Amino acid sequence: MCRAVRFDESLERLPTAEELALLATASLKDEANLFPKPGLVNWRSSGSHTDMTIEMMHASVDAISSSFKAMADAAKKADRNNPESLSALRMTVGAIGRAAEVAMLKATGGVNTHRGAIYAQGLLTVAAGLAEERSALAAERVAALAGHIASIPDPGFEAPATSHGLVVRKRLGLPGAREEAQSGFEHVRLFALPALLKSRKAGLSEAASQINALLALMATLPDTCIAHRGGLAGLQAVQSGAKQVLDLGGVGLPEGSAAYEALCRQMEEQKLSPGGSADLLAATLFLDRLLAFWVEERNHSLGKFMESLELKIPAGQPIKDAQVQMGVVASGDMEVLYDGVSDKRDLTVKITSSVDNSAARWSAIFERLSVMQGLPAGIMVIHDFGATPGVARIRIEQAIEAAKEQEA
Ligand SMILES: CC(C)(COP(=O)(O)OP(=O)(O)OC[C@H]1O[C@@H](n2cnc3c(N)ncnc32)[C@H](O)[C@@H]1O)[C@@H](O)C(=O)NCCC(=O)NCCS
Ligand SMILES: Nc1ncnc2c1ncn2[C@@H]1O[C@H](COP(=O)(O)OP(=O)(O)OP(=O)(O)O)[C@@H](O)[C@H]1O
Repeated sequence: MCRAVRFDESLERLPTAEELALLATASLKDEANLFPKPGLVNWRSSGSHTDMTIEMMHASVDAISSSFKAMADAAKKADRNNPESLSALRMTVGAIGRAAEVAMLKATGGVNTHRGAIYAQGLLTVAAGLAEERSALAAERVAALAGHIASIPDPGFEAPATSHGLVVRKRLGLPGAREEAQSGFEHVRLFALPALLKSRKAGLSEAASQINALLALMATLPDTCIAHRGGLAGLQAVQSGAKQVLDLGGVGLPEGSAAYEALCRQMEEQKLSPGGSADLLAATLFLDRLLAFWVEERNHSLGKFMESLELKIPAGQPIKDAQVQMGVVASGDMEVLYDGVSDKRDLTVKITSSVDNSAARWSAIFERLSVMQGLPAGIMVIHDFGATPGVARIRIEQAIEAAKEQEA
């Protein structure tokens, strides 16, 4: 993927508070949607969670998005070179973070869908609101600044009587979300972001690149969500399982992919879920999007204002048990994911596009495909980065063909 760094920083503007909140919420939704994921909620299954669904994850993100905007607004009014201003900011965002937790619990009927994510993403949003750098090094600096803010005492914080993280710390002496934040998100900087960028550079799909970044976190992070359910033995098994997949070349290679599928199955059987790693994957995607904001070419081609659309099209039988991915996330191209899971007779198409006002264009493409060859029921997810209608049609047809081959 092309990453040209613009050197005349004065020409570039900084993201607004609204844009930062959009980047934060888009990163959380991307993390939730990513599949297959071990034990985590995704758009195909609820993994090892009996009390969460993908719809609940999305509702939760929508409920907390205004909190990210409020945090970024507060950061933009603060002076990063003035310790008193930073202490006041720490108190303000602590209060906003706690209010976000209340909003999350209200939206989910009491389920903790994003506690760790509110904390990590909140701190990073605040740091990005304070940051003035626009260069390729900015992600590092934003993470370090977030670590600094996390280390400032918050007098408004009342420690809960207990939490999963506190139980794990007491029983096993492991660090958790706070220590990770205070380190300047070192697992994100040292492992996840490099894994994401390296996978993309090797030509892997966006989904595969994100999975490799998740694995880089799972292999190294003391994830208190895993340790709470599985103890030290569970955590060690997950870490070595993730490391094994990476040693086999990650999900970009057949052996790595097979080992990943086995790890996903094993974690679901053991009811383990890497919630902390998932939060940090979203944090990684947020920093990556910030990088993209500052990089002119990607800024133009991928766009900050990705349009989201959903179409429902009458369809035939689903292509049972098929699960395919076609195309690449690159300028002029698009990625299509098809999943044959459905008990209905329609195809749900979820499109994220860098092209504005594209609803009519997509409706026309799908109408034509429906008339010409019929469409299978199921779910189709499209990440479009300016593909022409011709390329779009080919990718969709390829995905359907590949799904039929899987079924056969
Ligand atoms: C620090 C938080 C996450 C509480 O942590 P604690 O470990 O006590 O609680 P709990 O187990 O409920 O949640 C921790 C969550 O962090 C994530 N996590 C787990 N392990 C890790 C890890 N090693 N690194 C990063 N995140 C992790 C998981 O999603 C987990 O669910 C947070 O709720 C908090 O203190 N909020 C106060 C409000 C605040 O200050 N906000 C400011 C910025 S928004
Ligand atoms: N896709 C995801 N699926 C599940 N959890 C996620 C996902 N993304 C992030 N998380 C994080 O995982 C955390 C789940 O935390 P929690 O410690 O309550 O785990 P739990 O194992 O579901 O709890 P319980 O054992 O009570 O069901 C959330 O705070 C959230 O930030």
